[in-house]
Amino acid sequence: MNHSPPPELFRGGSLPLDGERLSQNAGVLPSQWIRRLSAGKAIIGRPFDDGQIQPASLDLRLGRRAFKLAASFLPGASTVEDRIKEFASYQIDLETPQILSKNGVYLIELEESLKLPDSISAFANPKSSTGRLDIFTRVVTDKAEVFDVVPAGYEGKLWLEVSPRTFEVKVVRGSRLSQLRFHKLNSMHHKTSRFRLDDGALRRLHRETPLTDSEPVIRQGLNLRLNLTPEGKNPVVAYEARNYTGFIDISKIDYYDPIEFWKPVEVPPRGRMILTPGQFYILASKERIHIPKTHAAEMVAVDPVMGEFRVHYAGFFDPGFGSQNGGAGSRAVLEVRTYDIPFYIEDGQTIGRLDFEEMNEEPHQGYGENGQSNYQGQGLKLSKHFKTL
Ligand SMILES: Nc1ccn([C@H]2C[C@H](O)[C@@H](COP(=O)(O)OP(=O)(O)OP(=O)(O)O)O2)c(=O)n1
Repeated sequence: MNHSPPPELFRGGSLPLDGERLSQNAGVLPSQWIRRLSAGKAIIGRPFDDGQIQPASLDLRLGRRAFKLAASFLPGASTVEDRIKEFASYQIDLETPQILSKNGVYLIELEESLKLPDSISAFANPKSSTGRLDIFTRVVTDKAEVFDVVPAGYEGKLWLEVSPRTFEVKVVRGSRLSQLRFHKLNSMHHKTSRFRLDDGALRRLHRETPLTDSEPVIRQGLNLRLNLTPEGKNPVVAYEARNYTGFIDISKIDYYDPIEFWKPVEVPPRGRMILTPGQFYILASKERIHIPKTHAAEMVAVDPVMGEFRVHYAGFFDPGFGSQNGGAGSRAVLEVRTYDIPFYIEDGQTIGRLDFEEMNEEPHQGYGENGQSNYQGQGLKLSKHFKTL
């Protein structure tokens, strides 16, 4: 691995890298800047694979070593490697494909490591396909006190905690389960600042470029409502995961028969259905969403006081998502479960919200512009591993 010093230009954020300037604008870095971070050795590892750089994020690849743990942990004052020596039950070599068992907790080294400039932080989240398979993942850094946040200036390895919750999954070195997005900070920001657009700015953005196909509910972000109304002639409005199935090989796309893994749920009477505690559901938002290329968004759970059912995976929405046919919008997929007690959900009920962030610069290609996206224009859509019904 090459640990050459970071390009000095990043320190004050003003000197040139590869003959260009890192814009003073704070915001999420687009694909072209992720390439430059790699060229400047701020991202270290094997050369990128095809499609690894997305419009505003980098897919992280599993490395060779995986460790089975009895339980999750945060490293606190230690490096992850040191804690593994204490906690790991056994080691697995991902040079050959391996099946991760349901409810097992694994810590896997990632192929990418970082040497971030002081003006750039990063945030991780599971890829959308990972969330749709109910695979719980979180990025862990050395000395971390929280998951998924990489402070500005971080130098070191990245690890991924992985726990498949519904299906066993087959992975191998190079499998991509999570993604990282980079933020350019300015002098006002703390090392781990997040900067979501406030509601006024979001309303202005919607007036300029519609974010939804209907009047948006903007309250601490763009609220998303649940859809239990059929689309066209298809009466299926949700999928409930089956409990006892075969494994999913995550390298297989458009391969598995959905019926073997999911129970389709047809339009319920009076537009309401009951969620069974502990079961995993895929639903869709009522709104069709459009993310302008100037912005990115993240789905977060609505206020915890709303109750105990919630969208389960914080999903990242790329710039350009839903922009097909002049911005017609795509539904968001909602991964939902309830804990402890059965819960009624109703058509139109608020279930999550999208926080918007400005891009530091527009990506050269927005989501789906290379013709390779799996979820552009989607309705209710299982992960890309399943055949479309
Ligand atoms: N709960 C969510 C989270 C995300 N998305 C959408 C918005 C994203 O822009 C798109 C793709 O997200 P990822 O890049 O995380 O997905 P994958 O990498 O799994 O798919 P692809 O291969 O299409 O990039 O999915 C969604 O509909 N519902």
